[in-house]
Amino acid sequence: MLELKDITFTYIDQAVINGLSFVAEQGQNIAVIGESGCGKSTLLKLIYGLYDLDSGTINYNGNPILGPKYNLIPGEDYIKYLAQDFDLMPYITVEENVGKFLSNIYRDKKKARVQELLEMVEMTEFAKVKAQYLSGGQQQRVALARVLALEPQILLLDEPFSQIDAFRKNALRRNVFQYLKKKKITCIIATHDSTDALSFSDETIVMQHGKIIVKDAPQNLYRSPQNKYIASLFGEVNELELNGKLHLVYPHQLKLDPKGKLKCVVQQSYFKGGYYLVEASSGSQTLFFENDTFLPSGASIRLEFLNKTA
Ligand SMILES: Nc1ncnc2c1ncn2[C@@H]1O[C@H](COP(=O)(O)OP(=O)(O)OP(=O)(O)O)[C@@H](O)[C@H]1O
Repeated sequence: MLELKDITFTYIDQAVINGLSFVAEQGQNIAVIGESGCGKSTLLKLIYGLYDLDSGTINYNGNPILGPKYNLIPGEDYIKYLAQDFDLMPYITVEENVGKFLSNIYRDKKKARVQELLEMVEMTEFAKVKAQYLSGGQQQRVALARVLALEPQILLLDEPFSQIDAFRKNALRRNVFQYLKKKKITCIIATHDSTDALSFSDETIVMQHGKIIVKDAPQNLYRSPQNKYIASLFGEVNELELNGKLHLVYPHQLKLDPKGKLKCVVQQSYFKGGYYLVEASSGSQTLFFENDTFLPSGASIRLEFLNKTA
């Protein structure tokens, strides 16, 4: 069990992490989401032991994780951290990078392990290519394979799929998260991509100003967001006053209906593949809703609120 108790950390003068506590059980996948600069990367670095805490404690199975003041070489063997800058060795090949931390004693075993990891990240054909000749997304995939090579007990991922093309991203995510579950590796993933949180996390932490404002199952966070900040991390959201009460309403919860209560004028229709995201104005309010077909700008319409979240 990974346990953070009331941790505080300051880079220069202002606390970036501000009295933060949470527990991750072994094998849990926890997504950390929140606006840019709220402290997600710093949190991962603190868990890895890259900095000394101002106060509070981080323990893994009862043992403290300590910063550079107490640990000459930061980072514990059982934790791997994938930073946003990948940290690959440019002049050695993809397979050498992936196998860098694996022992050379059992060469066949090492070869098989590297092969398995390259298959998982779909980089087998680049095995002999030097890392310096890879694209950003390819480097990211190799870096992912490398942090998995030694089967850490805790994996800290900072935006691990940010440079991967949409074509590969979904398959890669499924491969990686299934692998982590199978091996019971605890994963903390800092992300801006709501799919990482919604589809793959057991629990999602929402951060703001260096604090956790909520930690819950992603289904609960999405269906009953406490405020607009939380809801908007999952995409577009409308604030709608109905019967004197303010509701947070996702675009798919508003439907075109000639008898609907909300009178609107269409501003823009954005093609989204399977549907259009339509921007409309209702008095001084801007609303977004989903519609199967294109609606021309200036069209007068009516919308009805569907009280369902899924
Ligand atoms: N090395 C540093 N020295 C001083 N301040 C820093 C340093 N690294 C980060 N900060 C500041 O700490 C705050 C939190 O940064 P952090 O990178 O943890 O945020 P984040 O939530 O991961 O952001 P993003 O989503 O943009 O990656 C920011 O205000 C940032 O400017």
